[in-house]
Amino acid sequence: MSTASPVLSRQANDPSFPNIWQELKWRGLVHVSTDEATLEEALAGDPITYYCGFDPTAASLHLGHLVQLLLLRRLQLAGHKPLGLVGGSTGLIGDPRQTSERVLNTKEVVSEWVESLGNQVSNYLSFDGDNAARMVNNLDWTGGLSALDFLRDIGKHFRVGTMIKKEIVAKRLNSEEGISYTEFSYQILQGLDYLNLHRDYDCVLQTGGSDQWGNLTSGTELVRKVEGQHVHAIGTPLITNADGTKFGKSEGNAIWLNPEMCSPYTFYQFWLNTADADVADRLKVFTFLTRDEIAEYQQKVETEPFRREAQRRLAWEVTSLVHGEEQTQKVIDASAAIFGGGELEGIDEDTLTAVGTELNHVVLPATDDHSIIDLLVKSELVGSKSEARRTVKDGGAYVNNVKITDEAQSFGSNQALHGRHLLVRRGKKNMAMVSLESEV
Ligand SMILES: N[C@@H](Cc1ccc(O)cc1)C(=O)O
Repeated sequence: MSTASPVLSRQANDPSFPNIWQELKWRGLVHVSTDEATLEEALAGDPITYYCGFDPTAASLHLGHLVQLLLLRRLQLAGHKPLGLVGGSTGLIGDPRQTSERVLNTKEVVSEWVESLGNQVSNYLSFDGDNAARMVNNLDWTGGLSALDFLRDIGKHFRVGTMIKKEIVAKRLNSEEGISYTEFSYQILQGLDYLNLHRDYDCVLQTGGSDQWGNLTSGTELVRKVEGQHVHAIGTPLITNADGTKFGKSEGNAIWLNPEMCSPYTFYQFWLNTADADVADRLKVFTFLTRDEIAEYQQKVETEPFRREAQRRLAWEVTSLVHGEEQTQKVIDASAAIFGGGELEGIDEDTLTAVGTELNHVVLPATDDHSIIDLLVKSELVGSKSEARRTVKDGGAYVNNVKITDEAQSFGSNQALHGRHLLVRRGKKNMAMVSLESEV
């Protein structure tokens, strides 16, 4: 994974807004918050310290987290001081989900993920200057806390009546499965984080998804009770598609930020496929383009939607924020070559595999005697051998973008890209990927 921070090349907030709060509201990033007037005043004034936490529940963060990562950076660009928290302790407990109790991961796995997530979060922040970011791990203040101290010193501040009213807890209590004491306690831990960060860093704002509202207010209430201070929280909206389908998944898979878990090609395609009805909203939330620039793209969606300029800009921006500009350009060049009949030799295997998942993809034994006729038939580009022969004769058969005119020509690993992949094409548009089984 690249160590450069592509996000840091994006400069400053949109100067057309009087302050960052107004910009966040315009971007649609505020679904719910603590008292708006004092929050706006705090954000428009001297630098404040704020935080957002990420739990190690997988080896990588995904698109839902990207909203938070970019929000951290937006507030830092406005001059405020970010704390990126990784949940070394909360990841061991598990934030209750709507559906069911979590299966706990081992401590070893959680600590590995703490490290990988910490690296990912760091990529979105600047560690230089007066408002340099800092990374924290909540295991540092909860790891040594005894059960008795926890119950005596922290538990006393929480009313069970309030705790069971939090939306997700209430839902789970009413479900057949119910909720364990472990997950029920989660909100106390997150509340305790806010209290600690308030004490140690004068942290006065926590951000998170709106599904986190119960946990966010658990912290603001604790700080009010214990320290007598009024601190803030912002809950960002759940991102939804205009047609009601789920955002952030491609064929049922989460779009991960780690390129080993979701190739930059798939990532780029995901954004390119954004519906016209959604594209302006996505530009607001996931890019640093200004209000004027987004208005122009909005206009283009209305007047010349077939050009998909807004989608292409969106895909370029978000992919370069996450994977860097160089990688993004590679992906664009690779698709141009693949779909435009160009040279395929230089394309990396991850990209080819990702392209394969979008095409009809067949796996054949790793022998050297696959005839062009077989390739066309087995990849279902033609319906019969005679149709395959006709295709070759008419000059409509291609392997790796090279026209094949000899119907007796056969293919194997020597002709395959990376020794494994044959891109088979019929005519201009119909493509399939044939991969040879890897030899074991
Ligand atoms: N509960 C948050 C993660 C988190 C953990 C600890 C915190 O202090 C803050 C946030 C989530 O699941 O997304």
